[in-house]
Amino acid sequence: MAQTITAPAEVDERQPPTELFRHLRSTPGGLRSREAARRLTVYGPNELSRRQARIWPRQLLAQFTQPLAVLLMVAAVLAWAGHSPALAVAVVAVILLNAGFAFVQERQAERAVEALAAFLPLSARVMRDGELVEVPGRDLVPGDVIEITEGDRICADARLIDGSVAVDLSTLNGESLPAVRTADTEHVPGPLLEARELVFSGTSCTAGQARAVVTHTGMHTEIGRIAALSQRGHTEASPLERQVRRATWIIAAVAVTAGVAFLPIGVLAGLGWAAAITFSIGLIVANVPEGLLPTITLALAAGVRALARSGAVVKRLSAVETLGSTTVICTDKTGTLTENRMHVTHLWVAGREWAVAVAGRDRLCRELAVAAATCTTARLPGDGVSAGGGDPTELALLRLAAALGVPVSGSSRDSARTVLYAFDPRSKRMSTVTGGHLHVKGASESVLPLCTRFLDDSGRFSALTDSIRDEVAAAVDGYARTGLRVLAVAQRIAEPDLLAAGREAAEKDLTLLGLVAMVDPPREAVPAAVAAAHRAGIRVHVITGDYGPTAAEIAAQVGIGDGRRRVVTGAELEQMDDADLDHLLGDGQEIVFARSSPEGKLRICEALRSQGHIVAMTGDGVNDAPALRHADIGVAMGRSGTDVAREAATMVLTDDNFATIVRAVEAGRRVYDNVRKFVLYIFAHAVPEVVPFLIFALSGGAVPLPLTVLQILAIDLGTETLPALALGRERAEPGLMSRPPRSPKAGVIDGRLLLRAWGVLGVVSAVLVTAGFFWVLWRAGWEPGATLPGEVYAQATTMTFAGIVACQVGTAFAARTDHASLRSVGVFSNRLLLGGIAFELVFTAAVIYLPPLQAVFDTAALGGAELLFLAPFPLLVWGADEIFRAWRRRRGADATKEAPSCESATS
Ligand SMILES: Nc1ncnc2c1ncn2[C@@H]1O[C@H](COP(=O)(O)OP(=O)(O)OP(=O)(O)O)[C@@H](O)[C@H]1O
Repeated sequence: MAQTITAPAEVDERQPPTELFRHLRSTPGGLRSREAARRLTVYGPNELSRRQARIWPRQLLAQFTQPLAVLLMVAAVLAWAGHSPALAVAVVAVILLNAGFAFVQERQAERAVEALAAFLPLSARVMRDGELVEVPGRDLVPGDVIEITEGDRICADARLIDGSVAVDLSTLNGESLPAVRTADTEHVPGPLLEARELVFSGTSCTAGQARAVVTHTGMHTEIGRIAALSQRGHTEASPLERQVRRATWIIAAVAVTAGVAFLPIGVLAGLGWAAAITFSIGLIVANVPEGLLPTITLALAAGVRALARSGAVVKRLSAVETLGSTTVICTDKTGTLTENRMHVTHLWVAGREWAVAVAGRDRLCRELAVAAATCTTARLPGDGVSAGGGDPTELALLRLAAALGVPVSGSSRDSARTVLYAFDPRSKRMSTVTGGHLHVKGASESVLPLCTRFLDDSGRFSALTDSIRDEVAAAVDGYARTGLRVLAVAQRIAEPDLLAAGREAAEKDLTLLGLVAMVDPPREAVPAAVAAAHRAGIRVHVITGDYGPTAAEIAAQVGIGDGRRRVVTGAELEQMDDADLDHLLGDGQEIVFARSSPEGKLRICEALRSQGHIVAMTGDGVNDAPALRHADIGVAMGRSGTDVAREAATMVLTDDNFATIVRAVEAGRRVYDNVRKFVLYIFAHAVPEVVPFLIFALSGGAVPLPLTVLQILAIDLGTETLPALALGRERAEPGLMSRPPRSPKAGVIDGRLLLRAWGVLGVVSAVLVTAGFFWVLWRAGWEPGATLPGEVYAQATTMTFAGIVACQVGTAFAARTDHASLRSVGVFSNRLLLGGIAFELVFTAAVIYLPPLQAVFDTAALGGAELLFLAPFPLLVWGADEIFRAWRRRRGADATKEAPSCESATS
């Protein structure tokens, strides 16, 4: 009966909980699933709708108002006015095709970024049928009772019904300091956003735990009203795109200048004004690289999609290229280098060590296990939450208790608990009060100083003397040196007045119950990934909350630190001033920062960036958000991380695996390389297109124009496009990850690229093309200045046209590799390119041999001799480029030999 439920927009969220529940027809135990499903159909999914459909016509229209499109329109009008209707039509075709092409590419790029949202679904813990279950955020309905804990992104507007949380409201009010929201608050009139009992969709919980009843979902939420998220998916231009845009403008300016300069030269050389205008327009249209920018955007989008498939979701296109120039990876340990699947191997109680398999026999071990498992919030699978969930350290403790025959059930633990002091990443401990006892568990350096007594082997509480303290510390170090993670567990009687004095007062005078040592093995793929990062000239620092010796052992096991164990603790880092830190990070060593704090993480990140490094930094907690935002690439964990970290990060690893970061760096390098490949390809043909005009102009008209305007357009529009696109999909070159990182300051279009495009590929092509043209003239007995029969002229220009196409085929193969030889990547390994070239050849054959097209393009059929003349062109172009690159590689190798310091810097 949908009509009986108050429409969400009408609910007054500020009424007391009992009335709110009545209005929403819900209870503190939540909704039944069937009712929730019914409400979902009534209210619709809890998401913000975007008015996409209306956007695309505007996007398409925008393609025609781009400055380059306007330039081409002016050219079309001039051509029409200059009585060259064929050219005008061709230019309009260029404009239409380009706009359509750019539009499709932009949409695809946008869709790639939007599709990423599907990889990062928000979920919520909600009471359904009396059980706490995890559901996708879009399935929340008004009346649902949700649980909110530290690190959660809140996905509906709700009123707290118990507990209290700190929330970051910056998405709604721009205020960066978290605000406290609590269930038991009297109604105080004031602005909605400041109501102390309400939480809002789009904000995030930075501390605490609470339950709340959902009042509004989807577009009825505050954020839905503000529609702040409608701007999501907005992508800013990447540095690469900015560079290419700049280059496009420079080239367009050169093309226009060349076109305009041709006008008087053409007239002086004997062309009529109309013909001269036609040619200068042709020159401009041919050389304005209007398709370059959308093609690059598409290459980045393809990179984003490939990354998502391999487990790394990036949120901005520009991240792909930044990844490629990463020089330092700062990784945490637990869950990134290791599997985050912990299990307890040893217990230490009253000076005795127990293997878990036999510890169940001992009463003190059982007590230790129960205390540790009581001080948790996680749940094992099947314990109220079907899939289980929570911190893997805590799951290990719950499994330990079960293994020792003293299982702790999540629901009775939670209902008996009166106080929860959540795990604090600074103090590195957590406490709970249950049944009059305060249980504390955490890092041994954090818990031990709070202990005054310990549980001795007779089960009595004895004074914790210095010698016992030393014994405990030695046990901790012993475990840590083998890579085990150690927790100390302690307890005390929790008197009510003590609790009233707050956490600090409560957590003292503790009795140490013992130590729990757990193993968390390194992930299998990590050592190889670390080695790959090293080969790629990337340094890896570990920044972990864990204990130094444990972290150092794990780092050594995966190959970080090159056999040396350089450990800097959080306390040592705090003592260092900025100069010391710069010195430490500047000497090329890999370092394990142990017991690090979120502030420490941020400081390390800043120091590295100020040294010019491009830093990829991992993090998973709420407190990691500033460091993640500050790093060049903030990397959050998709599985174990908090929503807040995922929100702050640029890249989210869906598999939480360090190896994925290195794969992402590789993908970034590959995309950047491929962009250079098609820029090289597109630039190279400018020389053989322009040189024939120069010959005509410089000869004062004695040599006829070797290429017609429509033939140029046929090259730029018909033959060039598909191979260029295929180059954007080229596989990684061998050695891609053996090169040092590229300097972030290096431009994508640099002198080396221009030398290769224009100086080698372009010049060789121009020489061959011109030779073909003169060869046809020479065979027809032509002499400079003589008038040519139309047929011979048509065949000569066709030869130039076909020559440029043949050289383009060679250029496409040459452009496939930059550092390696073509043989090493496999001559025929890029199927798309082969397809593109096949299309290019069929199109060219049609233009040359089909009479209707001959009429349009002024071409004439080429005979066997001409084709034979053209046949070696691709090989000559490609061969010249291979020789040039081999020479450069040799020179590069000699240079490296002369400068051994460069070698060691990258090794
Ligand atoms: N749930 C917990 N309760 C109590 N103490 C914990 C808990 N989880 C971790 N600790 C203690 O705090 C220390 C730091 O934990 P933290 O989660 O900050 O880092 P980590 O998970 O070990 O490492 P990383 O930063 O590499 O992910 C641990 O070494 C452990 O001693």
